[in-house]
This record gives sequence, C-alpha cells and structure tokens, in this order.
Amino acid sequence: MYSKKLKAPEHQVAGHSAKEGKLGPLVDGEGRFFKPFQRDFRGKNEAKFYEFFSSNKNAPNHIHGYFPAYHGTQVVEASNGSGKLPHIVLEDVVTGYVKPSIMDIKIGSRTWYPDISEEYFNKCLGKDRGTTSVSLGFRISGFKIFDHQESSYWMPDKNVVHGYNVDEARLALRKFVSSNSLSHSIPDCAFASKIYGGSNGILAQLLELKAWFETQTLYHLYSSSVLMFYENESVLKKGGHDARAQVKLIDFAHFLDGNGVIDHNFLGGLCSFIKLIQDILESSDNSDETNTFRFKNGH
Ligand SMILES: Nc1ncnc2c1ncn2[C@@H]1O[C@H](COP(=O)(O)OP(=O)(O)OP(=O)(O)O)[C@@H](O)[C@H]1O
Ligand SMILES: O=P(O)(O)O[C@@H]1[C@@H](O)[C@H](OP(=O)(O)O)[C@@H](OP(=O)(O)O)[C@@H](O)[C@H]1OP(=O)(O)O
Repeated sequence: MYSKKLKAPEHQVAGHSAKEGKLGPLVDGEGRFFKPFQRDFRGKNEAKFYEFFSSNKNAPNHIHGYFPAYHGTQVVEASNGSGKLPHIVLEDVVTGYVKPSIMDIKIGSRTWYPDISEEYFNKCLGKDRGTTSVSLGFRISGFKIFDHQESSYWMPDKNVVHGYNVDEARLALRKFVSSNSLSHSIPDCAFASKIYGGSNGILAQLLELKAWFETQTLYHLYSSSVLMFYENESVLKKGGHDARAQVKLIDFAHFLDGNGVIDHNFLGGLCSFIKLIQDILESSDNSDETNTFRFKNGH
C-alpha cells in the first residue's frame, strides 16, 4: 500500500485534472505518476496495454523509451476524496524539468473505433469534426509554453485550445519554439533548430516512432497522445543542447489489438504532425540563412 503524500502534477497540460478536486492523476514528487483507473473499461484497458507492452520483446529498446516506464498498479487515495482507488503507476516523464514547455497532441484523424456505443461514437465524431483531428490528423489537447519575455507561462484554457483551427494549431507549434513574447503575432521560432531539429531533437524522435508505426501491427492506439517537452532553464544557454527535448507517447485507455494490420489512423496523424514540424524547421532555417545573408551583406 502506498502511503507517501501524493499531489496534483505541477506540469499537467491536458486530460482530467486533480487540481479541480476531480478525479485526476497524482505524483509523488520522486518520479512516479499515479493515473486513476478511469470509468468503465478504460482503466483496466490502459493497465492491460502497459502490462502487454512493457514485457513486449518484439518492440525495439529505443521504442520502449518513448513510453513511460510501467510500475504496475496500486490502490491509493483518489484525488476527489472518493476513497481508495486502483491507479496505474508510471514514470513521471517530466521529473527533473524545472521550467518545461509541454504540449499534448492527440494523434489520429478519428478517436472513434469499431464496436463502440452509438453515444460514444457520436461524442468522438463531434469532437473530431469540431477540432483539427479530421482536417489535420491530430489535435492539440493542451499545452504550457514558457514566455521568456514575460518570465511566465502561457497556458490557454482547454476549450480555447480545442477550438483551434489549422492556422491556430500551426501558430501554437511555432510559438512552442519561440523566444519572443507569445503575445507577439509573429513568433520568431528562435529555438526551432535546437528543439525540433538536431540528431536528438523532436523531429528525429518522431521519425523513429514513424518507422516503427510503419511496421508494427500489435496495437491500434485511439485517443493516444504525443507529449513533447523541453527545459527552458537551459535553452538560452550556448548551444541549448541540454534543453532535453523529449517525445513520449501516453494515454492508452482506448487501445485495441492490431490484428496484424498497421495502425493507419495513428500513423497518418503522426505523418501529418511530422510534416508541420518539418515545415517550421525549413522556414526557420531559411530565415536564419536570410538573416545571415543580410548580416554579411550589410542589409
Ligand atoms: N507518465 C506521465 N508523466 C508525466 N505527465 C504525464 C504522464 N502521463 C500523462 N501526463 C500528463 O497528464 C496529462 C493527461 O494525461 P492522460 O491523457 O493520460 O490523461 P487522461 O485523463 O486520460 O486524458 P484524456 O482526457 O485526454 O483521455 C498529459 O497531458 C500530461 O500533461
Ligand atoms: O469523462 P469521460 O466520459 O471519461 O470522457 C472524457 C471527457 O469527455 C473529456 O472531456 P472533458 O470532460 O475533460 O472536457 C475528454 O477529454 P478531451 O476532450 O480533452 O479529449 C476525454 O477524452 C474523455 O475521455 P474518453 O475519451 O475516454 O471518453
């Protein structure tokens, strides 16, 4: 039985939040993340995914690194005062990040899947159509971006983020790697090459995941998210190499057995997300070249 005092995660950006006195995840402050079993089949299903995947020898080691480490399940006091509940115990993937910028991106043009209730189908279809899921193949579920000019966080309400259109989603991805004030209409993408680019950057990690999703037929991940984050404390330092930009996959309450077929819904959404990141990198590389050219030629 776990007795350490648990608290609401400081850096949670989407999903059910314990901060509002509701049922939500908790952390122990020492690297463990406690996700309460969600209602119906969801909690058991997510625990089953972690049980299967954590012992799956077919997935390469570097792919295992993109998933939070799984530490089993434990019964602990729920955040909403309803008593003790089973929780999935995971690695708290943002442990050690002091001032992270974090974004949760729900991957897939659709979150509904075969054999669900009419009610849940309509709920998912409504959200998919009402957000960028259908048009972009993914939707931003939530984020917090550190504003270096204001020395504060920009964390819009989830309903505002859910209302983003394609252009607003693109703008948020550009602001995620910008150093100028987030209220500025033209983000400078000054950190794009450090965070999105480079051999260990976000894009390189997404491409590794893409290569695996092009062949893996074990799981179909519905409503799962890419969680990307980096450390602002060090991003301004020369090189910014210890910004520790990371990609993790989370939220497997709605996973299905792959039945020998690739997960084309997730793969398609992931490819679309990758394309937007590549576009930002290319445009920021071009502007870097332009600025260098102007500097060298006294423009
Ligand atoms: N292992 C983890 N370590 C640190 N933070 C995490 C971890 N898993 C999730 N989070 C944080 O919690 C948020 C919600 O996670 P998750 O999507 O699993 O919860 P949820 O309530 O099922 O969400 P949804 O309502 O979208 O299904 C994420 O956006 C992220 O900020
Ligand atoms: O509360 P439920 O029934 O588990 O469904 C949640 C819920 O719809 C939640 O929306 P909100 O109540 O936090 O506004 C959804 O979050 P997003 O809209 O950010 O995706 C969850 O995805 C729902 O969970 P599920 O998809 O498992 O039904």
